[in-house]
Amino acid sequence: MVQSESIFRLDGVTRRFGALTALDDITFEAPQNEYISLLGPSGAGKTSLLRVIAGFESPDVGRIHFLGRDITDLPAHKRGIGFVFQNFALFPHLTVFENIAFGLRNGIDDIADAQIGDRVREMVDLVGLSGLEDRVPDQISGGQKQRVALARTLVMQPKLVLLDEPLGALDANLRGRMQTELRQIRERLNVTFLHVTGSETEALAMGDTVAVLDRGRIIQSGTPEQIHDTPSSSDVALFLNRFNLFDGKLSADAFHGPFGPVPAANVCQNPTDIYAIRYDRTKAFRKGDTLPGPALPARFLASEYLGSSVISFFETADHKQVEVDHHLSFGDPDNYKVGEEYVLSWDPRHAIVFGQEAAA
Ligand SMILES: Nc1ncnc2c1ncn2[C@@H]1O[C@H](COP(=O)(O)OP(=O)(O)OP(=O)(O)O)[C@@H](O)[C@H]1O
Repeated sequence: MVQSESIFRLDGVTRRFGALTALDDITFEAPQNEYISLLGPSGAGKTSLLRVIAGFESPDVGRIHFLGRDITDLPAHKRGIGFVFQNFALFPHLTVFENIAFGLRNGIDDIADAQIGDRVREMVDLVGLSGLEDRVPDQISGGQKQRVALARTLVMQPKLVLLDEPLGALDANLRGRMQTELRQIRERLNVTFLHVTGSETEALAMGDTVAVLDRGRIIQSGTPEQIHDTPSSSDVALFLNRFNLFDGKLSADAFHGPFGPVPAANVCQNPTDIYAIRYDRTKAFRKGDTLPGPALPARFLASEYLGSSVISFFETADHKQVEVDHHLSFGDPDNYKVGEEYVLSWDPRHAIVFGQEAAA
């Protein structure tokens, strides 16, 4: 496969607000024609990063390149980068058609009415808004507003679209549907989408590339599989919300945790010693069962059905909550009794051990 060149590149970008460093020396290159998810907790700097790329903010230090050109000093309206706001920011008094046409009518280029009509109709079709052209935003649903916001950006034919929590205002059902649609629309137009989200599920489901932002730094980027299977630090593992994390001490080739010493197979450099085992690798056994690895006694609290899997919550003697994710494709889940003691165990080869003493 030919390696695609980057659509944008950030070189040492730093943005400060007074004493606060919102973006801290970010160097990142984004591939063309991909769906990129930018995942991070609240306050990580996700919106700041989008605003700097869009040109609504200037970096204090560093340069921004877009399609091979340094755009750091170029005003936002000359960058040719699209932005979809979380609250959609539609003009309430304009129809769906005129909201979508707005950028074409008021842009730098003088575009004939007939051509504007053609381009708007093409977008209306693409995002599935046919028949709603004459309504105003108050007369359409949240999902339809989201489509207008997207169409209004895409009609300008940007090569890069920045989407700030685009599904945040939608209910869970619609969010799932729009995830698929956003991916399909992007593929049809061959543009790059940079989608900001605080949801690890959304980031992993949507991104061809996922970049994880924490305290103003990109701490890992890769395919969803790489991020999911091999988080590079305990912080990434924590954001993914798919790992049981245990404090302890890594020494020689063993991790000493609340389950005693366990051989450490996959070891990663990290500022603190933490043992990570995925929810779906953790199993609950009855006392006396043969275990695949360490033994961690825990009391069953409750289960939650999530469609394709059942998550069971257990509590250890030191009041730590541990999750067990049983995928229903592996058969029916066990019926645990609330308050009863079980033994949690896993194959230690599936664990990731983060430690100060690991080789960098
Ligand atoms: N204009 C501003 N003035 C001062 N501080 C700001 C400004 N904009 C952002 N910040 C601060 O910069 C940090 C990063 O903010 P940002 O909005 O980029 O985070 P975020 O990851 O998008 O968060 P969220 O998911 O909650 O929207 C925060 O601590 C925020 O308070």
